[in-house]
Amino acid sequence: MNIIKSTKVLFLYKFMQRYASSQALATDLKSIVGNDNVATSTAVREQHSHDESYHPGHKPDVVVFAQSTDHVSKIVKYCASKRVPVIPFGTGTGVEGGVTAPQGGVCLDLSRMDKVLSINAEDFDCTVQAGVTRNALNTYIRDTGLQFPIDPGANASLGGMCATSASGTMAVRYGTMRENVMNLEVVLADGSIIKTAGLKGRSRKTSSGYNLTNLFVGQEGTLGIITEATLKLHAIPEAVLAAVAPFKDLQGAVNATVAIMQSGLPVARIEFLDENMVDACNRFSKLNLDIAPTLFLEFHGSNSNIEAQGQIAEETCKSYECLQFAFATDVDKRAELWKARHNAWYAAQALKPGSKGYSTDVCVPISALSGIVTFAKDELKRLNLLGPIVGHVGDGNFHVFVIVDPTNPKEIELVHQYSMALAKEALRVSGTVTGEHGIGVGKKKLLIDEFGAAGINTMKAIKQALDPMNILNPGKVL
Ligand SMILES: Cc1cc2c(cc1C)N(C[C@H](O)[C@H](O)[C@H](O)COP(=O)(O)OP(=O)(O)OC[C@H]1O[C@@H](n3cnc4c(N)ncnc43)[C@H](O)[C@@H]1O)c1[nH]c(=O)[nH]c(=O)c1N2
Ligand SMILES: O=C(O)C(=O)Cc1ccccc1
Ligand SMILES: [Mn+2]
Repeated sequence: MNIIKSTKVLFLYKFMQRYASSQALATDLKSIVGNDNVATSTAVREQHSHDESYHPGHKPDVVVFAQSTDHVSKIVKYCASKRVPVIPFGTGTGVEGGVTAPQGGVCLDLSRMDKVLSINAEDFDCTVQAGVTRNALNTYIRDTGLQFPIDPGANASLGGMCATSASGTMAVRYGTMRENVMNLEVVLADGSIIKTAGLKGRSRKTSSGYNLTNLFVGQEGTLGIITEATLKLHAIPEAVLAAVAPFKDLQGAVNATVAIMQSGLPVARIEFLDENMVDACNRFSKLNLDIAPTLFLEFHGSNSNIEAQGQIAEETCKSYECLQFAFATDVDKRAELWKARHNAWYAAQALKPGSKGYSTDVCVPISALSGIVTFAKDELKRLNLLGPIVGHVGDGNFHVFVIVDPTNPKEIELVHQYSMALAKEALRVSGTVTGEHGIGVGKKKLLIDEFGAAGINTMKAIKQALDPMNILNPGKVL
């Protein structure tokens, strides 16, 4: 009885202590960025405690909404002086638990830094603040005839997309964030501000010094806070043609993809959906597709060459026994198709109400794709798991959306084993454990398998040099 009482008292004491220090933290932060930019309510902290994944959330002590690079610099400097963790937050659509605050601290929300700073249409580039979302940028530049084509299904912030090295359905044609970021403004762990490609740099190529830009792309907020990004833009194509091709079997669809890629056809999108995924999309997005392993394709070109591109793809798919090859030229039909594809994650989760999706994200050399997709499917069957498959297969990247009951620890453990086995198979065939989602909290062990001790130690040395007190998104990546 006494033990229970004293445990309760201790808990209450710890709670009061934390509460008091959170209040003091909030007061100090308000004096730096103003009352309106600091939130301590449970609702706001809860909203910032998790991303879109199954990873358990942890609330930060305080949420700060930065309005400027100067705010970010001052906040980080203050947090460094108090050794308080700083966790950057874009739109919270990540899927590897990157925004959780397992050690508490300050969640630095960049969504109010939402200005497009410059558009250089003649140079095909732009500079934006980190909180601008990809849809907002595309709306802003619509009249210039240019687009920013990197499209994770969610309307993510461009800072978050830089931080995770995001890609999506169009990376096969336009590259990932790594190829499309020209320069970054970054606030370091001591509050200092750098430009990763020179103070004004936006040249198409450079041999100048170390490649700091690509050090900060994919660092998931562990090395610095991205406050501005200079990005490449691309011409909106004169002509667009989409197509849907269901196949007799999975191997046919994957082998057709490999053949299309090896032929050098500049396909703009080539997405694979297995029969379970097509079924889920039909239900969720009210489509009426044949339930079969299917490719969604898109071609970008001129009025004079678009049909030829489609025809080559059609012939290739037919030689791999596709059941039909239906073109979609109509703008609305195409939009419906890609909206359904972008909602695949929600469609998969809707198959079992109350379930959560467990994400996998392996990427392999294209020649290894067919083998590993078969492996993924066979293992699902062996373990009796439901896992629709979807993939940016032109890049050798695919996801198994394993559907789990989040309250069933046995099922979670089984899925975890499945995901580990799939990632290890990807490494065996010279691939990577994450093509586009990042390491976050869930794939830290796999990162060691991917890089080995010497590789990880190099990363740790970089982290130590740039963030010696480990205040930037602690517990993530390494
Ligand atoms: C339905 C759906 C569909 C997809 C995806 C999600 C969902 C919900 N994603 C994943 C996600 O959209 C992608 O990881 C985004 O880049 C995350 O951007 P947020 O702004 O939401 O970052 P979010 O706020 O989730 O943060 C992600 C990580 O980056 C850090 N971070 C955020 N902003 C930062 C900044 N300014 N400076 C430093 N660090 C920062 C965070 O600390 C965290 O570690 C995805 N992804 C993909 O690549 N391809 C895809 O196809 C899809 N598809
Ligand atoms: O649909 C996709 O291509 C994604 O990347 C979304 C996603 C979301 C969560 C886990 C795996 C994939
Ligand atoms: Mn994806």
